[in-house]
Amino acid sequence: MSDIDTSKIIDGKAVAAKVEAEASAAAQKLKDNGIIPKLVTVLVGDNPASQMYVRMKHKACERVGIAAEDCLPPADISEAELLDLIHGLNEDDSVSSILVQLPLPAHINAQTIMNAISPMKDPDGFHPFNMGNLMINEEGLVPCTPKGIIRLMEEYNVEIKGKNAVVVGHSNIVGKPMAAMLLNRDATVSICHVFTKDLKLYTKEADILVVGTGVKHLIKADMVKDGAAIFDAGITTDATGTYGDVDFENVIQKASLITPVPGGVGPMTIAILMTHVVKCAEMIAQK
Ligand SMILES: NC(=O)C1=CN([C@@H]2O[C@H](COP(=O)(O)OP(=O)(O)OC[C@H]3O[C@@H](n4cnc5c(N)ncnc54)[C@H](OP(=O)(O)O)[C@@H]3O)[C@@H](O)[C@H]2O)C=CC1
Ligand SMILES: Nc1nc(=O)c2c([nH]1)NC[C@@H]1CN(c3ccc(C(=O)N[C@@H](CCC(=O)O)C(=O)O)cc3)C=[N+]21
Repeated sequence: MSDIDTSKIIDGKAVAAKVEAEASAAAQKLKDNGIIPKLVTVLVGDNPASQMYVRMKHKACERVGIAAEDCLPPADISEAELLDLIHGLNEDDSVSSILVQLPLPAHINAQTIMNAISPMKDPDGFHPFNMGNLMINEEGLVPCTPKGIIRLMEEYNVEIKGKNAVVVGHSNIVGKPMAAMLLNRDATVSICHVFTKDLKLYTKEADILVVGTGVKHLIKADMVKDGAAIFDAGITTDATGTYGDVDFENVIQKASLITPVPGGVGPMTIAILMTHVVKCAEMIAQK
């Protein structure tokens, strides 16, 4: 580890703390006007990883000064019952934001559930209305992980306009909205995925490389361009530790900037979520 240039490592925790402080100030303004921002998390079943993530979100609410409530339906709740629960939360004026933790059990169609959340109470930005606005460069409530990555780029003065940006992974929550945000900022964007024939051909050309696949150490040093800025959303936890999609120790030698895992993109996702809960409460207040 001694030959690692730590000045290249993006401090996601520090930027997340700054974003949370901004959310906290905005939440305080609302509270001064008698409006209490409140996030309701819906966690179906008892998946331990999901429980951990939801706990992290509740702790962030506490730090920021946002009310948080847990809704814990059992794993065998039917899709219709879950829809009823969401409709109830949509109607409840004390609830500013609804977050249904993913993944959902196989018998429930996740997109059907996302579509049921009021777009004004959608801090994840997964509703088609919010996704559609992102596509036409009207970024309102947008997915938190890619927005957090954009904020990191801003904080570390990574120029986007005119750059070659490569996004690996095209999920609705990471890769696809990431590509749209980079395109909105005038990068030349390539999107790679499991059927990309020669991944290295693309990643080698990337001035900005964003990876979100869940494949441990998919990106090796010989796949990246000298001086690239690299953002790793992937998280794999196994018996030996927590890893990103990027072979960090080797890739950092070539990168100009790189996010670590943990401590990079992850904390930003939660910090941006906090700003979105406040934004939802502001929108409801203006209604
Ligand atoms: N840091 C954070 O805040 C967050 C982290 N995550 C993490 O990010 C990772 C991705 O999550 P998510 O987007 O939900 O996952 P999905 O499984 O929905 O998507 C993974 C994407 O990666 C692509 N992919 C898989 N294997 C390869 C490969 N060998 N080469 C190229 N592309 C590949 C898939 O392509 P295809 O669809 O064609 O198979 C798919 O587009 C996970 O590790 C997850 O834990 C997720 C959300 C937030
Ligand atoms: N409706 C919904 N919205 C989500 O935003 C959502 C979801 N479902 N399902 C699961 C994924 C995953 N996700 C993460 C959030 C924070 C960290 C995070 O803070 N990670 C820390 C700790 C990592 C660790 O130690 O395991 C870090 O990277 O430093 C990671 C992953 C949000 N997701």
